[in-house]
Amino acid sequence: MIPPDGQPILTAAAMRAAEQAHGDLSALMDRAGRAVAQAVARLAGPSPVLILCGPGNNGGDGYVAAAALAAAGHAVRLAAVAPPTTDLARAAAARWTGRVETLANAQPAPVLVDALFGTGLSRLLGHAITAPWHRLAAAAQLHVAVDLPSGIASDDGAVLSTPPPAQVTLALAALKPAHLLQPAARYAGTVRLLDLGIAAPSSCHAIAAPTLPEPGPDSHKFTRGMVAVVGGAMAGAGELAALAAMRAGAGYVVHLGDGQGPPHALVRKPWSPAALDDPRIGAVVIGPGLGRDAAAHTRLDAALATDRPLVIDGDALHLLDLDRLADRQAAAILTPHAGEFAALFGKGQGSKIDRTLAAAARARAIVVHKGPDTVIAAPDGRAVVAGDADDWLSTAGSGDVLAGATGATLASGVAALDAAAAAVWLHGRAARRCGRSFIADDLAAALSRVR
Ligand SMILES: NC(=O)C1=CN([C@@H]2O[C@H](COP(=O)(O)OP(=O)(O)OC[C@H]3O[C@@H](n4cnc5c(N)ncnc54)[C@H](O)[C@@H]3O)[C@@H](O)[C@H]2O)[C@@H](O)CC1
Ligand SMILES: Nc1ncnc2c1ncn2[C@@H]1O[C@H](COP(=O)(O)OP(=O)(O)O)[C@@H](O)[C@H]1O
Ligand SMILES: [K+]
Repeated sequence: MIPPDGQPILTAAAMRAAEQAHGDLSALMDRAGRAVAQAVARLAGPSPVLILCGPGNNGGDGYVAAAALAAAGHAVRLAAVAPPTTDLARAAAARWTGRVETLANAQPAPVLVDALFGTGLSRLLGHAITAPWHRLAAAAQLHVAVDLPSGIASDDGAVLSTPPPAQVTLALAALKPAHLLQPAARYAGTVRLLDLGIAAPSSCHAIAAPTLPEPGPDSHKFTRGMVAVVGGAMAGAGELAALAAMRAGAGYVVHLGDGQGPPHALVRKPWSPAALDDPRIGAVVIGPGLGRDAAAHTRLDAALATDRPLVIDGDALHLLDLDRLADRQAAAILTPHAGEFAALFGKGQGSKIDRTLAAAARARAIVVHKGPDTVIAAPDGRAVVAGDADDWLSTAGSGDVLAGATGATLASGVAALDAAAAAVWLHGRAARRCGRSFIADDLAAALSRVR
């Protein structure tokens, strides 16, 4: 059971192609079912197990798992919604020599395994399936989903039929977008990958702990990375970003705008376009608290005119002309939440991953599409997905903190996509350290401990 960090994410079609390329599908189902049985046995201990099987290959995995558990002496029962409809699933079902119960009449067990539908779900589940399944799940102590919680769309994370939440989802061979994207991901519980020994190539991966430069004996404040935060109408937001940049590891942070008070380590200068010409600046952060008036326009113009790497957030995203980015050589990272994303790029098509990739290609910049799931995409087609966010991050200023942290990672000299992903990771971890009902100031402070 492998944690999802850094693992490839495949659409249903890409997963099928990977299976076909592997060749022996029946051996693959055998490996999948046995791996599920092993994982369930570890999770269940001696508790009796009830496996629910669907008509396709997800159900096939369920039959193999049931047979393997029974062979190992584990108390296991099986209920099916319909007879198997694929050759693979029929062969798998033939290996289960026990009774096949109907879903409607099945009695609960402490451990319930959902092998109803996986990547092949194509429509709503009928009441004849959902009603008994919810009844059995409510009576179970542990609910484990095979590959995906049934009822959700693998590629975009849409919920077609609301499943009873699983505590654990065992992803087969690779992660699927729905393991990380909302609204589906909330039904998956803890996601663990089962390695089936097949190559699962993808340009899209789950987020992982970053490797960031550490200071050494030759370091000084400017080698650590210098960040300039452009202030604006709401000084507090810019200051929060500046604080986050310091806490995320920048060696020198300057806030260009009004404002005073602690922290004393923050260098404060009045706004002037010339201040951005300092060649030591590794990243300019613009947007938090910028405002949307003429002065804000002027400041964004000046930032876009520099040759410095940029983090563009908040109000600056509302003022931004995307075509201005095309002429720039230095990296740019855009950090829109859902509303800012829609205003900049429109509704778009496909999953949040597809839409963010299209936006990155359009902007020729890294796009960090924030929310309870965050997709980070590059114009070259690579993407990183952070699921499992702490919902307490839904607090004013948490986006300002992310923008500042992104400034620090970008100024540290790592490549822009890695810098963006590193900041999202630090931000997410910092939130976990803060407990409940934290405020953005706490979040910024916690970045030091995570870093
Ligand atoms: N990824 C891998 O490497 C492997 C995948 N396998 C399994 O294969 C699964 C995919 O199998 P399938 O493509 O057969 O798809 P599923 O088993 O997910 O479901 C497809 C079947 O369900 C029916 N169906 C779809 N939606 C329905 C609905 N709303 N109500 C009633 N019936 C519905 C379809 O007509 C079809 O018969 C994966 O999720 C995984 O569990 C494993 O067997 C082998 C290894
Ligand atoms: N459940 C959630 N709802 C809203 N934001 C969330 C949630 N979980 C995590 N987040 C994160 O919180 C941050 C909110 O950013 P943003 O909306 O820009 O806030 P602000 O503008 O107040 O600074 C983003 O990094 C987002 O990914
Ligand atoms: K399932």
